[in-house]
Amino acid sequence: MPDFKSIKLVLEDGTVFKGKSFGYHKSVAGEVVFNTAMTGYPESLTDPSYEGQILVSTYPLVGNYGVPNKERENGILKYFESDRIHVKGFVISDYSFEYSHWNARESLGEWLKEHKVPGIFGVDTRALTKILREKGTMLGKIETEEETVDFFDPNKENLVARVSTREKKTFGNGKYKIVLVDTGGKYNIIRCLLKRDTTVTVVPWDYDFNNDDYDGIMLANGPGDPQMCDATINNVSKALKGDKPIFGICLGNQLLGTAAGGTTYKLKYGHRAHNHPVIKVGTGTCYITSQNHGYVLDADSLNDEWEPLFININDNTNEGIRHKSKPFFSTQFHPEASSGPTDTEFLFDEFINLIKKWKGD
Ligand SMILES: NC(=O)CC[C@H](N)C(=O)O
Repeated sequence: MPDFKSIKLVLEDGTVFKGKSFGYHKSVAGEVVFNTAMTGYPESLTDPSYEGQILVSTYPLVGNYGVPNKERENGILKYFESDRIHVKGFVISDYSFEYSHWNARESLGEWLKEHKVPGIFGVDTRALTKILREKGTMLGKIETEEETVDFFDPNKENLVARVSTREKKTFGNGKYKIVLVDTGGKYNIIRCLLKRDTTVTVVPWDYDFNNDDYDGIMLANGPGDPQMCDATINNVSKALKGDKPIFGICLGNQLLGTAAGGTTYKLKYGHRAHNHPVIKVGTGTCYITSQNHGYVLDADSLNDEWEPLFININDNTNEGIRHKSKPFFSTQFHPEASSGPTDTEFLFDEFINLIKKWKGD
């Protein structure tokens, strides 16, 4: 085994985990969050919602299937969720020094180095996760022996402005015109829309789309505290006066709820996994969903024009809302999955059906 440099993870409560460096060897600070999924590191690491966060994988074997090729389809990378790694650092237990997969082009360590993102292995990530579950999400830093850094809270910054597109971009050439408000949206939201006869115009987070020619609004996922997105919230409030269909995902659920007059709060340690069970309100139907969020909408804060659509069975928190008479709905989980179970992808069909109804098709 090659010689790996020493590096450590330090939590704000003083806990230290020593390990070895397998990514870019530098020190970074951020918010430490854990994900309990068994697969999906290429997708998670490039999910813009992780901007500013140090990600911990509870599943112990990581890197064994390498990192996929950088082929593009419809102008976007086919196997990643954005063009770069967004996590501040990656904390794992057992790094696979060898990888094997039909589509692998490089190792996880090589990819992290290319993007200048540190990785630490040799950490008991389950013991670490127990601490985060008991004390709640904490700030932390990955520190080399050569360089010290201060703790840093990414949620005090407007992370959405950092990850959003700077200019309007159009994808596809389908019948239904969708405005996708890019608060840090994952590429699979675009892919899921393009599969359904759409033209997707991706616009910056603070762009006022209300006077544009479109058939439906897609509110994407994104990093940080939803209350930082004042411009998006204002634009969505205006759209709520009209009756064109709106579909929100994750941050999109929180922004739709806030635009409707509701409030959000931070969970103790968030939902980040492939197996969160949610129940559709008013039915006995449960779906297993992919999730990645730290904040949540307080459904009780909404007025009676709105109703909860899904509820998390583990902790009874809100997993989606809908307007009682207009075609507006959203989910806290990720129907586009990537990575994760695709059981709820049908919600994209429901969005298109609302658009067809609105257009009289
Ligand atoms: N994936 C997301 O859209 C996350 C939304 C928000 N940043 C949260 O952590 O709750």
